[in-house]
Amino acid sequence: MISVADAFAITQQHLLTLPTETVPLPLANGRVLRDAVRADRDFPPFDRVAMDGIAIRFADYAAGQRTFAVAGIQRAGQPQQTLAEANSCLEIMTGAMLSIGADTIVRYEDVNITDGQATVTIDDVQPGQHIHPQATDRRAGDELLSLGMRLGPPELAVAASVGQITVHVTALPRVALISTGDELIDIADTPLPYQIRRSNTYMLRAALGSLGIDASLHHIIDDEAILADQIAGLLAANDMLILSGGVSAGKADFVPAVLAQLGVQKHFHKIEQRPGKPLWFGSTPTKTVFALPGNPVSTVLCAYRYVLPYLRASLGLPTQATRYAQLAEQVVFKPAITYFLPVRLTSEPDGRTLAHPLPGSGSADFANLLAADAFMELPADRSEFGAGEAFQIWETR
Ligand SMILES: Nc1nc2c(c(=O)[nH]1)N[C@H]1C(S)=C(S)[C@@H](COP(=O)(O)OP(=O)(O)OC[C@H]3O[C@@H](n4cnc5c(N)ncnc54)[C@H](O)[C@@H]3O)O[C@H]1N2
Ligand code: MOO
Ligand SMILES: [Mg+2]
Repeated sequence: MISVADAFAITQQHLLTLPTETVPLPLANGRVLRDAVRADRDFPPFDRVAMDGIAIRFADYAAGQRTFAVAGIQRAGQPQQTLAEANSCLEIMTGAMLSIGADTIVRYEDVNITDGQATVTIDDVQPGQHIHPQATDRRAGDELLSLGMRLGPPELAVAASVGQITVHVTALPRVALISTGDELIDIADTPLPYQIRRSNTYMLRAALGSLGIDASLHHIIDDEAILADQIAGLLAANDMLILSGGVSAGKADFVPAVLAQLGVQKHFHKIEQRPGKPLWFGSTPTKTVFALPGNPVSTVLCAYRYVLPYLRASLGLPTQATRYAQLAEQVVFKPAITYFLPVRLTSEPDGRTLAHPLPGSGSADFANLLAADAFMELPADRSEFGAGEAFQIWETR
């Protein structure tokens, strides 16, 4: 058996190599950028009026002028106008290009307009007020979005503003999720007394969905020949297989033997951890297989602790910031293995995040996870963990 840290490191040494693809911008949410995006113009591209009102020359105001003849109206989306005469103004709208000759905006709230004359009613007008000067935010040619960034709402807005009709992103892997087990039936069926409905692959599909991956669902019975035949087909058609069940010590646990028979090289089987001890990980030169223990809490833990970080790294995303929380109460766990404790998180007024233990009744108690927000990783070399001590957490929401 190997440690959690070693197992994690081994998975990260066998990342998928995923090609780049071009996708239309509206379909790029959540995808990972493979080409930097630069500003085609300054941000903002012109001296942008920031308030609806009148545009004046500050020198006129400074000289005591308070009433200005309204020479016209300039709305956003109209070409730039010129403030031709001294002591005149233009009505001007938010988003318009500042008129030539004007340098200051006075809001409508601070002006009375009657009979084509605008009278400023305040005494604290500042030179250049309510103007968002050209290039204050970014300059033409600046790198706005960098390689490896995940495209979310703000990134898509920036990409749209520079005319990026399509973007180059990491292609998503083809992933097959495979439940195994004679006791498992389809969710639409009614179980006999010794049967249960399969649930693990639905959890996995949702977890992978958080990375935009649209994984396919499969089920195979506990028959060595049928497993070999169907896994071979799925291996050929996908970049990655995630199996659930059949990896422990039982008479129907054929998965490791079948994967070996199909030429998938094993990198490890079994980790010093609870839950999820029998996790199996292997690869071929171009494909990856995670065979997760069938107990549902083990499946969830292995997904969040190993599979999702593996996929994030394969997609080219930066490593997620490590998150910590403080134990709300003392926990004792004697075995010399890493204990992943389900916890509910609360955010305290003093800024701390507290982790409230939800041990549940073991690795088959998946209903317990309904109340949990994370697993807390309690290190293998200790057996008592005090209230207030901080440990790493792996969030499941
Ligand atoms: N003698 C030993 N027995 C077991 C050991 C061991 O070391 N020695 N390890 C235990 C641990 S730890 C785990 S975890 C489980 C792992 O079992 P398998 O990966 O072989 O999974 P199965 O035997 O197929 O099923 C276990 C359990 O999980 C349920 N299951 C499986 N798939 C699904 C699914 N898709 N949806 C819902 N539930 C599922 C299945 O019905 C079983 O109850 O082995 C221990 N045993
Ligand atoms: O991994 Mo098993 O979940 O320790 O029961
Ligand atoms: Mg088993």
